Amino acid sequence: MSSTSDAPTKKKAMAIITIGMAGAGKSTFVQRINSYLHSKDSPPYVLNLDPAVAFLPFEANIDIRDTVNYKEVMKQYNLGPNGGILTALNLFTTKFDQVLSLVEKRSDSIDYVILDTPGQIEIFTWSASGAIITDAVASSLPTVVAYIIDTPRASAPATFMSNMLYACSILYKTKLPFILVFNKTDVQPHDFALEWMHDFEAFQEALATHGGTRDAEGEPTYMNSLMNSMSLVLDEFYKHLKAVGVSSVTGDGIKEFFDAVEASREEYETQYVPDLERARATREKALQDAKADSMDRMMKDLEVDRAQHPEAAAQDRWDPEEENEEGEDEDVDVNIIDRSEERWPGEYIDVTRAQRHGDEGIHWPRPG
Ligand SMILES: Nc1nc2c(ncn2[C@@H]2O[C@H](COP(=O)(O)OP(=O)(O)OP(=O)(O)O)[C@@H](O)[C@H]2O)c(=O)[nH]1
Repeated sequence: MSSTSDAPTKKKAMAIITIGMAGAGKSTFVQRINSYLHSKDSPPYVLNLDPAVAFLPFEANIDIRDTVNYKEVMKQYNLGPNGGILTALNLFTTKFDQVLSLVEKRSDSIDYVILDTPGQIEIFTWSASGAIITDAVASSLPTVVAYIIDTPRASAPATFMSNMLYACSILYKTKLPFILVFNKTDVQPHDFALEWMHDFEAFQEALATHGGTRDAEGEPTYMNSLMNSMSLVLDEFYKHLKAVGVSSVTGDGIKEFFDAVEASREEYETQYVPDLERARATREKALQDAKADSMDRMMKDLEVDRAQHPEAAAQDRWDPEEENEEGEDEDVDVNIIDRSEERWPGEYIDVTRAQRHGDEGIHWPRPG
C-alpha cells in the first residue's frame, strides 16, 4: 500500500495534474506512475484530457474522447488542430461538474487522481477551459502540478530557460504546489539542471560556453543577454519549487516523486487553501464595502437635498396613519430577475410577427 493508505485515517485523494511540452513524456510518465500505484495496491483514478491523442499507454477512467469527437469538432466548426483541441476542451468543460461528481464518489476509496493534459501545452494552460478545470479540481481536492521536462533537451541553456519560464508562468497562474519533473534521466541525469537552479553563475557560465551565444562581432547575442538577466530573476522563483529526476522508462525516481507529492499536500493545505479563503473573503468584503459605500452616498445626497429644500423635506416624512388607513404595511417581496434567463416586463416585442400595412410602416402586435 502507498504511504497514504498506511496512515491511520484516510487522507483525501490527491490530484496530480501533469503538464508539459509535446514529447516531454507526459503520457509515458502517467503510465509509469499508474503502474507504480497499481504495484502498491493503490490504483489511481485517471483522466485523459487530450482529445487528440491517438494512443494512450494506460487505461483512463474518464477519457475526453468518449465525450467529444475531436475530428468531428474540427469538421463541424471548420477548425484546424489547435482550434479543434480548444473547442473540444470547451465542450468538455461544460460537463465538468459531472466529472467532478464521479471523482468525488470515488475519492474515499482512492489515494490519487491523475490528469493527463494535451501536448499543446498552451491550449490547456492559457485557455479559459484549462483554468476552469484546474480551479475546479483544486477547489475540491488537494492538487499538485507535475511539470514534465525533457531533460536531455533541457541541457541546452536556451531550452532550459524557456522551460523554466513556462513553468514559472504556470506556477503564478495556478498558484498551486508545483513539482518540476526532470524526465528521461536514463538518457541524461538531471544534476546539471539542479546546479543551474541553485547557482545562477553556473548557468551563466554554461550559457557563455554554449555555441551560438555570440554574434559575428563576438558580442553576446540579444538572446544570450536576455537569458543572463532572466537567470537572476528566476532565482526567486526556484525557491518555490520542488525538483525531482525520473525515468518514465526505467521507473527511477518515481518514489521520490511521490515523496514530493506528499510534501505538496501539506503545502496545498497550509498555503493554497488559506490563500483561496483569503481571496474569497477579500471578494466578499469588497462587495460589502461597495454596498455600504453606495448606501452612504445615497444617504448623504438625501441630506443635502433636504437641507436645500426644507419645506419639501418637512412634508416628505413617513406618515404612520396613512399606512394604517391604506393597510399597506405588508412586506412586498420583490424578486430580482436575471434577464438572461427570464422574461422581464417590457421585454417582449416579437419582430418576426411585425406586420407591414402598405406604406404605413410597422404595426407592432400587442405584447403577450
Ligand atoms: N529514454 C526515455 N524516453 C522516454 C521517457 N519518457 C518518455 N520517453 C519517450 O519520449 C517520447 C515522447 O513520450 P510521450 O509520453 O508520448 O510524450 P508526451 O509528452 O505525452 O507527448 P505528447 O502526446 O506529444 O504531448 C516517446 O518516444 C517516449 O518513449 C524516459 O523516461 N526515457
